Amino acid sequence: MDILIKNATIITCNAQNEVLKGDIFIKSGKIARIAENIELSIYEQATVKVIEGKDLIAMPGLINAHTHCGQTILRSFADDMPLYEWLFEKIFPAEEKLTKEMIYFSSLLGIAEMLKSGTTMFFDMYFHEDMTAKAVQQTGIKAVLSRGLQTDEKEDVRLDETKELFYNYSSDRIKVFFGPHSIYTCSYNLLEKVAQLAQEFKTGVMIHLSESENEVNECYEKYNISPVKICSQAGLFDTICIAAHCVYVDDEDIEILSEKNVSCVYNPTSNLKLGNGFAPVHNMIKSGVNVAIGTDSAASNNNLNMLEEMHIASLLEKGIYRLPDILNAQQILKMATTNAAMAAGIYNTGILQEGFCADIALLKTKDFNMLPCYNPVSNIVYSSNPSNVYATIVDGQILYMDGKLFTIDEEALVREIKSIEKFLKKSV
Ligand SMILES: CSC[C@H]1O[C@@H](n2cnc3c(O)ncnc32)[C@H](O)[C@@H]1O
Ligand SMILES: [Zn+2]
Repeated sequence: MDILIKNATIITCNAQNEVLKGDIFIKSGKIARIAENIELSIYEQATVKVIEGKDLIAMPGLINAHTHCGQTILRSFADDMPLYEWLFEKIFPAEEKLTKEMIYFSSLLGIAEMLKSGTTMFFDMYFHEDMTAKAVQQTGIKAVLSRGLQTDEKEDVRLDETKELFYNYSSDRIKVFFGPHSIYTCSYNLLEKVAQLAQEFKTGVMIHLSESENEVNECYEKYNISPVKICSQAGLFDTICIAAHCVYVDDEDIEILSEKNVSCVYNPTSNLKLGNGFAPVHNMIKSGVNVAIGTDSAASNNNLNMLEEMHIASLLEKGIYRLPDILNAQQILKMATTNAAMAAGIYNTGILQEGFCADIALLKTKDFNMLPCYNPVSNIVYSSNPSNVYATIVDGQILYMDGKLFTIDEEALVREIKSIEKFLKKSV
């Protein structure tokens, strides 16, 4: 269905950071026109859905540049411990119990939360990733998906699953990347193999990189160089590369990330919650590194709310550097939209511009926490929450509007999640 959004406040996130007041005409999934007082033909008046936008902000849909959607079922399963204890003693053992069906419903749960908080695309790394892909197809959200890769007896099985994911699910709305988990769970040979395969498949890679001090110290002990240099030497930076975290990176590492056009994903809440500290995002941006924002999983955040993540992302860096003017609201919003799209080599979304995909979040401006509004971008980054989201639109399809999801049976999903929770409480 084509849509005409009338009289909205339009945050474009374009190069000029334009904020307009006017109409957005969406035709066949694309932004056909942005102008004042768009008139519909008689035929269009009968077929186009009109949304009165005088009390709405239209902005590019948010892009969660790093998460593990299938892990949403482990929200609050393991908290208040450091990364390695969390991962090796709690999460990995629990994940052994997760079935394909559980990952499917867990993915639906994560997607439901993301749609309700204005997210239109997410970048993901997990296992049974075909189940996440199935949930993405069913719900209409967009995703860059990867099957997490590690070095063990199932290394080749995971690589084959990645290729199957690539052949079976690649589409306009789904891109498939290779997903080496990290340099501490992947051998150097596997990293090299993944770099070659990514080139062969003409796709990208995503990896957890320099997330913890442990990771970096162990890397120096094993290889005598940093995780960033290991990835560079293995060839991972010779294709599109999305590096999640980049917390413990030094100036030489940052120079390499910039020179090799590696995109970093800043996951402030996860980095703080797991006690890993904070990424030197301000320094990376100054050095020309493209930085996006991610929530990581609901098991290390514990939500998938990109509105909150933007707020924390900005305040943390301001506080750490004691520079209140860095990572300003407009910059943060671009990190959570167009920067993320570019990180994945996607250039037709992330900006509200004619010809771009109609991936749009509509936020209410008359809620108390959004009043008054001297600066709509500030209100989005520093004041908004998911209750302000009126609608989430992907490729011109309304997936969520006025409290209702159109592609997910919420009551059935809650029943399934409660049943899985009951099983896991007994068996893990
Ligand atoms: C092999 S699939 C992906 C794998 O990554 C795990 N994971 C989730 N969050 C993090 C994190 O912050 N650092 C490292 N690994 C993480 C997840 O549990 C899966 O096992
Ligand atoms: Zn992660």
